[in-house]
Amino acid sequence: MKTVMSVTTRAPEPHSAKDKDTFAYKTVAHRLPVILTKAIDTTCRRLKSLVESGVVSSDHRLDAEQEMKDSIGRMAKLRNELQTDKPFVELVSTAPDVHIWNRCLSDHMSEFRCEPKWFTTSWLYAECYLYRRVREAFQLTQYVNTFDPFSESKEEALKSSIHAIEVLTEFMRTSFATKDTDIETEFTRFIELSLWGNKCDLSLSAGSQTNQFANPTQDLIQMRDFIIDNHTKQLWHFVDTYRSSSDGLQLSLVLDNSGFELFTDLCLIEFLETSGILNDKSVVKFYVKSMPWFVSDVMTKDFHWFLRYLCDDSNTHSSAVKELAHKWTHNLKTGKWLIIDDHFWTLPHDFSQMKTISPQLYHSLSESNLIVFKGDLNYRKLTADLKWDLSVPFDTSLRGFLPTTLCSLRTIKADVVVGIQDKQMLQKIHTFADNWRETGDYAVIQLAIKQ
Ligand SMILES: O=P(O)(O)OC[C@H]1O[C@](O)(CO)[C@@H](O)[C@@H]1O
Ligand SMILES: [Mn+2]
Repeated sequence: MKTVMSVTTRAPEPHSAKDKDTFAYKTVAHRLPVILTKAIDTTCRRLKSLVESGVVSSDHRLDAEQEMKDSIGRMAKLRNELQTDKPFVELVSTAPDVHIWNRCLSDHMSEFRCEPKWFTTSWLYAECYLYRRVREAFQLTQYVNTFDPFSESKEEALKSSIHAIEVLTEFMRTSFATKDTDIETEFTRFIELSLWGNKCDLSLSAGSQTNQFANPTQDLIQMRDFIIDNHTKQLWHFVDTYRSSSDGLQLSLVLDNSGFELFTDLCLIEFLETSGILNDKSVVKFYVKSMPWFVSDVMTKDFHWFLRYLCDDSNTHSSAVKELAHKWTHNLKTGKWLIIDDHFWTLPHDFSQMKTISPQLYHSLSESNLIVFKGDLNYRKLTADLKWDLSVPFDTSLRGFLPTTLCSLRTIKADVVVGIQDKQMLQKIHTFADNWRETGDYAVIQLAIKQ
């Protein structure tokens, strides 16, 4: 009789700023203080125009100005805590997620017998905690409670990408009208557009604006070699079955960044509708953040602002862009598209903990046939941001999280990468520049199928 040995594989440690040669360290030591300083500067600048920009009525001008100053003080204190590696402290507002955050703190104390600190705890926890504390800086106020210190940069990013948006609109119009390529090739293009749209987040550039496509068809072909694990073919086979089904695909899109990336995501949806993969019975659920997050992540109000801006007749962009934006606004009005926010996305937990922490969200996701996770942070949360070997299968790194079939479209902007099983690719990676995981130049399209 054969004895089967069960090999218990222990999950690796999380990435952390304690490793000085990692992007985690660079981020905590250098990038996060810059992001905080920019948030403080923006808040200082906006302080005097709160009434003019409609944030508060003139009756409350003085109180609101004082509250903005208090919030600036809280962010400056946070920056000092970060730079001097102080222990994390409890959140103090009465928001519904606070007890979960404070439980993380006490769980950490029980497990490690010390408070978490910026340079020794996991990078994922530290970075999420920073954005949660920025939110708290405003949450403790009465008149400027909803102030988003990143909204200006999100809006500027969209305005500065209008030319690229025009180019993509034209690209989409011609590809739908001419049908010069087969449908799988078209699908691949729109998946890749949405993928590379993720290269343009503002947290990577600490809030500076980034470049977009000039010639989509050519650019996409050139960039294909930079996708180091690519499951687009399998993804196509999966979605293609819905073209002939009367039910239509039920799709969840876990969004990442506002602005240009959101535009590329909506172009992908537009393609899925035009090709019949999404039909009249399909509902697309867009999951967004419920607070300002990682500088450029989309919130419900950003999504609406984005559509209002693109619809606005007083802006000079083309009528084709405006028509698209009107159509998309209509999709939201009719309920064909739903925007859903949930505080789980702005907790420090990885996704394997979703079923326990936010069972309703897990259930909502499991009602879809496919979940598309956009971007780097979602990838870090799928894989728990652990120090996995490059060759560990994507499915293994999910550690049981599979509400339904899911895929990740991610440009690589952080240390964790899994699923590289091709030996040649592993060799090739050794020839990449040392900082290849930090630039967003490389990407993965990875799929996990629920049987
Ligand atoms: O918008 P994305 O793709 O999630 O990128 C955010 C990523 O950028 C970073 O700030 C690094 O550049 C990471 O901390 C984070 O994972
Ligand atoms: Mn983001």
